[in-house]
Amino acid sequence: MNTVVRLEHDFTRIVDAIAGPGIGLFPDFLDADMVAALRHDLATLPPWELTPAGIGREQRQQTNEQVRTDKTRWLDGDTPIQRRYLALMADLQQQLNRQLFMGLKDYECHYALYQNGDFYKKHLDAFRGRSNRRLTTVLYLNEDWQATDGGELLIYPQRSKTVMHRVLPQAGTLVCFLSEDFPHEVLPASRDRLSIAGWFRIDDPVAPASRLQSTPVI
Ligand SMILES: O=C(O)CCC(=O)C(=O)O
Ligand SMILES: [Fe+2]
Repeated sequence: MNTVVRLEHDFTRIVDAIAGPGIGLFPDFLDADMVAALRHDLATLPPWELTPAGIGREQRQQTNEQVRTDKTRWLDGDTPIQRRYLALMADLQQQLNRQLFMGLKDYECHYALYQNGDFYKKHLDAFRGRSNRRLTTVLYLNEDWQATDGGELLIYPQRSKTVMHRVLPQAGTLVCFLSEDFPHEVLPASRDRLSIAGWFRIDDPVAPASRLQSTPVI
């Protein structure tokens, strides 16, 4: 008799990072096959489905080319690999809720394409009490990314101009941070830069982040 064993992704390091500094960088979070399938899924989208990204409040989005110039497309689970990625993030959501009581209700994410010279100026993904975005994830899909290609994600502490992390958008790397706490920006690249940016959301946008607890569930 065949027994189907479902290998659980190990989210321990992510849970510990969010409970601790509130941010973590995870090279090789995703295996090469899955990254390649996601990259192919994005690369084969009809070009008109990638549209100039919005800024501002979730509901009243505007485009502003002075702030960001990338193009995006929401993942809606219309291909098997999108469903696999969304299922993985649903597992992560469950772990974060079980262990940190974060009260995350759902996850939304989009493919993003930054072409030669595209950028996203320094910003926060959420403002305290004004957004239900609680936790940001960014997964990179770029093979053989070199430092000379540019396109780094720069992450800053809240009240400082000193760069805290400088992340190359290499295939399989995941970045995860509390959306209200870390200003960040995307520098221009000299080649296409592909990623999936996503946000775990809570129901109640006025719930204080201090509700976060780090008591593990036994
Ligand atoms: O692609 C990245 O490195 C970050 C993207 C980002 O900051 C965003 O979409 O809000
Ligand atoms: Fe962002």
